[in-house]
Amino acid sequence: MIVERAPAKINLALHVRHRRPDGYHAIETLFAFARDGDAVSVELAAASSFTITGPFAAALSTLDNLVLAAIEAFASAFGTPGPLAIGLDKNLPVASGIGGGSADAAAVLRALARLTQVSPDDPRLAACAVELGADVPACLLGRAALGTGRGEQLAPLDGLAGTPLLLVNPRVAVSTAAVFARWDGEDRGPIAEGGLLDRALSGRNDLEAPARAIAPVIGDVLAVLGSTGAPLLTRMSGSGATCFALYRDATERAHAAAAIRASHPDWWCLESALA
Ligand SMILES: C[C@](O)(CO)[C@H](O)COP(=O)(O)OP(=O)(O)OC[C@H]1O[C@@H](n2ccc(N)nc2=O)[C@H](O)[C@@H]1O
Ligand SMILES: Nc1ncnc2c1ncn2[C@@H]1O[C@H](COP(=O)(O)OP(=O)(O)OP(=O)(O)O)[C@@H](O)[C@H]1O
Repeated sequence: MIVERAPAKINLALHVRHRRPDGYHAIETLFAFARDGDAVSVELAAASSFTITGPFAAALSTLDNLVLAAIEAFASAFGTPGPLAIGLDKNLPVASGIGGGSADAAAVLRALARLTQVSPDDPRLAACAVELGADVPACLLGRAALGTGRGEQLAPLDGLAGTPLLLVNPRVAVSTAAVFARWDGEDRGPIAEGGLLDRALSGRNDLEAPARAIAPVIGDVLAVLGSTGAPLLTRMSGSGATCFALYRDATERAHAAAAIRASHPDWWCLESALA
């Protein structure tokens, strides 16, 4: 059996530049990844099956799922590997700005490439990722990168691996398309040059205001994260509603997590680190 991790994607900064003729938005974003996330398993079997386990399994369909779309995309590009038993361990909240579905799709592409001895650098694999969604190429790369275009043009970046990270979601699903549709159309400028933390600190998430208009509780999450301990950076990721904080050390992260779990026991809270 082949197991591939599907780490949560974080947008350390997300600048929306303009709406393109194809309806997508040109973005500039600092992608980073957590050490934790979902996991996908794949093996050849007598008959096809797809099983979802984990804390967020109930939020997903086994019939309409990015995992199945990724298998289809792979089969169109490389031929069908045969009947597959697929497992998805769903640990990340769904429709939450941390790319769970995109991470799962990318993990499937990586797993099928290993199963069929396709090179992970095969350009047809990257083409499958582009077809599956704007975040899937970044998730296929799986390391910090500057993303441009609609997020698929990637330039790897170093600088923050190991930084303690806290992810907090108020358990409100937010539609990415609905948030982009509410963006005010104003280009507030590019991401600055420099080291990764400085670039992130001087950056923004331009989807925060439209996401907060849809889910005002995001403002509460940001306020609580910003006022608990002394984070290096607090921000919303992607189209929300998950927000994150970066810390100097694991003790500060643990204190913040304990305080937030006590004050908001209904929120999802994951202690992790940047990959
Ligand atoms: C917000 C981000 O998560 C930042 O990393 C991504 O830009 C969104 O990536 P994603 O969830 O993989 O997005 P997709 O599934 O490709 O697109 C969902 C919808 O979001 C909008 N969308 C997405 C990406 C983008 N650059 N411009 C857009 O306008 C489109 O309406 C699209 O129909
Ligand atoms: N395996 C999957 N995991 C999560 N969502 C999935 C999956 N398959 C299909 N979906 C659907 O895709 C939509 C987006 O889910 P996802 O969790 O990837 O969003 P997101 O975290 O907001 O992503 P992004 O940060 O890329 O905007 C959801 O509405 C969900 O129903």
